[in-house]
Amino acid sequence: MSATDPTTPAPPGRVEVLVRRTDPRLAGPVYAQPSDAGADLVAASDVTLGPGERAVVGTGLAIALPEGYAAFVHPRSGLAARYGVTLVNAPGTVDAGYRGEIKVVLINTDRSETITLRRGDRIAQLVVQRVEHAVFREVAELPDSVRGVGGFGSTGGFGSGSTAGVAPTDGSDGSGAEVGAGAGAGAGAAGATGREAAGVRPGA
Ligand SMILES: O=c1ccn([C@H]2C[C@H](O)[C@@H](COP(=O)(O)OP(=O)(O)OP(=O)(O)O)O2)c(=O)[nH]1
Repeated sequence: MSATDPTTPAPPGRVEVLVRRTDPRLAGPVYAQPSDAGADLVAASDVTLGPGERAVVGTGLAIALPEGYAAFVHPRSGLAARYGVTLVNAPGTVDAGYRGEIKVVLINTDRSETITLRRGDRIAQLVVQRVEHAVFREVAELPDSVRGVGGFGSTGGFGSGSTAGVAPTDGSDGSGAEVGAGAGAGAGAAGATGREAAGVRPGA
C-alpha cells in the first residue's frame, strides 16, 4: 500500500498521518519492513559532504500529524556505521503543527572521506510517536527517588567491572564534578535562572 494513498483508511490500531509530497517524484515515507519503527526518508537533492561538513537536506515531504503525536527524524545505522554520516540534531523533532517540508540535518563525521548522497537516497528515518504534553508544576522540593541526583556516570561508567551500586566514600553523590550549571541539585526547581530558562512563570 502506498504511504500516501488517500483512499485507503488506516487499519485499526494504526495512526493516520497525512502526507503531501512537495516533490511528487520522490518516494516515501516507506517502511522497508512491516515491523520497522522508522519509515525511510529520502534526499530531495544531491549532497556532497566533506569530512566534518553538514548540510540541511530536503526530503520532498510534508506531513500533518494528529494532535498528541510527534515524528522524530532518526539517523540510519548503515550510513552511520559504514560512512560516519549521522544527524546533527538526532533525533530531529517534527511537531504536530509543522506543515513545512521535513528536512534532515546531515553531518559527515568521517575524518578523511567525502561522501556524495544522491537524490532519492535513503538518508534518515521517521519515527511517529505519541507524546505527552506536560503541565509543569513548580515545587520547592522534588520527591525522593533511588537515583536521586546521581547522573553522568554515577553508576560506574562503561566498564564491565563497573562499580555500579558501590557508594562513593567521599560523601558525594558519586557523579564527580558538576557538569554545567544545570546539573546541580537545586537547578530547575529552586534557582530563579533555572526557572526562567525552563520557561516556568512565577505562580504557574
Ligand atoms: O530534523 C528536523 C527537525 C525539525 N524539523 C522541522 C519540524 C519542526 O516542527 C520544525 C521546528 O523544529 P525545532 O522545534 O526542532 O526547531 P527550533 O530550532 O526550535 O525552531 P523553531 O523556533 O522553528 O521551533 O522544524 C525538520 O524538518 N527536521
